[in-house]
Amino acid sequence: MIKKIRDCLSDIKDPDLKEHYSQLVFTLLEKGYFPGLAGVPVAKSGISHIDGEKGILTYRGYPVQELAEHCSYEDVAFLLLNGDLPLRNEKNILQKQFLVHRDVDRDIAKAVIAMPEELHPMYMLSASVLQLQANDNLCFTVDNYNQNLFRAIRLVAKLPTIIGISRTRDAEFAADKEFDSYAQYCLYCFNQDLADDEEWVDIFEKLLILHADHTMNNSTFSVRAVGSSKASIYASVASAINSLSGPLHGGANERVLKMLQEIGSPDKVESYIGSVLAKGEKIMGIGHRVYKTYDPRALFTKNKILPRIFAEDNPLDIDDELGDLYKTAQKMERVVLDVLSGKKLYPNVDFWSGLVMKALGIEPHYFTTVFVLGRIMGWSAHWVEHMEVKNRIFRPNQLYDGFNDRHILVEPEEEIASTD
Ligand SMILES: CC(=O)SCCNC(=O)CCNC(=O)[C@H](O)C(C)(C)COP(=O)(O)OP(=O)(O)OC[C@H]1O[C@@H](n2cnc3c(N)ncnc32)[C@H](O)[C@@H]1OP(=O)(O)O
Ligand SMILES: O=C([O-])CC(=O)C(=O)O
Repeated sequence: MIKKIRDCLSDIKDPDLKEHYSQLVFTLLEKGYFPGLAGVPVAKSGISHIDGEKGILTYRGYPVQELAEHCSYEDVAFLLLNGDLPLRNEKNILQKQFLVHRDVDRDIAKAVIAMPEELHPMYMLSASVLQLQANDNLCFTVDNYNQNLFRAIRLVAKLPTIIGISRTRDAEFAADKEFDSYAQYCLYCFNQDLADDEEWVDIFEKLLILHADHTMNNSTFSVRAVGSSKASIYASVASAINSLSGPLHGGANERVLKMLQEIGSPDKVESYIGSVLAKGEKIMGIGHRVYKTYDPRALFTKNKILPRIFAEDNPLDIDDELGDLYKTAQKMERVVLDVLSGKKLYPNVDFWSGLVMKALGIEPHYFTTVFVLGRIMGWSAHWVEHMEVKNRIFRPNQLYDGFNDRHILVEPEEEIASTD
């Protein structure tokens, strides 16, 4: 067997792949399992690709920066779902579909309003996505590609509405309003004042595109794992939203802003980082399972989006508090690069995005729902793709380290009777 493994490894020509599989074999032999499934391929997919050493992310072969620079949300959604960028009329149709299908049923709107205001928006959202199933009584019929695509489009369309209703506590918050694009509608759901300003809509749209897909991350894995049981798109996406809420995943964006506020000013950054590291804790917005260099989305946000917001001569209205948070983040980035880049720890997508969302007037506890509006493109594409593959239910194994056989001690009946 060992010889067979050695032969298989020596047959691999690509040196990176060879190193990767050798590492997997080593981990399995050393530990007996794969902690965090690190590096373990669980599916084949043509949707996105990452080169973590070089800091490259592509959607269907296109670099994410080019898509963010030149494309609309509709272009990228079409690309992820269908495999190619749309022709003009295909894009127009998708844009219309997103806007036409945005309304949610009155009962669902009522249910959203009835949820406690203290409920975190991510859990409000996952609970509401499950309710969308009520309008799709064929949801367990998942083998029709066109029907699945249509389901995905309807779901993408309705997410911002749920968020808008939850924020405003008003089912009619966008009634009779016309929108030019999905991104504009989404921004309206968070901030009605900025949604008429093309500059802010463009910034918001770029943020959504940067978040659209990211290979087999924790939430996309959830979509695939739940979907592999042939559960509905609603069940799969609800589980992905729950996964994304975690502080080690998308929930980090909300916490980065809190962290910057807690630090208070650039001169306190070093002592903050020192004390977090001394306690063995993680710095939010830093580190990544796959990137061993600067995350390209974080770089794009830092170099292409934030300067538009914070430029000295910019026409955008930014308050002093936000300007100070930006300076603290800039200092933090410098210190992190100094202290942690040796360990290949760099800012990830969540490090800078909160500053953009704050500038967009979005409340921090809603930050991760913005991430959802981007990532829903990828989740839906993965769900649709998964329904097309020769599926095997996800069912990994475990290393059992519990008790050996134990048995219930049953006392003989006479003894029980005599003690009564
Ligand atoms: C959208 C996204 O999901 S992007 C990620 C968002 N999450 C965050 O920003 C939270 C902070 N970061 C983290 O918790 C991690 O870096 C993760 C979850 C992103 C990746 O985790 P893993 O790949 O499992 O890395 P792991 O936790 O094993 O860390 C490897 C080493 O780097 C250190 N490390 C990793 N992230 C950080 C961090 N943010 N701050 C300080 N040290 C860190 C670990 O302590 C560990 O050090 P050690 O080898 O000396 O023990
Ligand atoms: O890929 C990951 O592990 C986390 C993620 O979703 C992202 O960075 O966008």
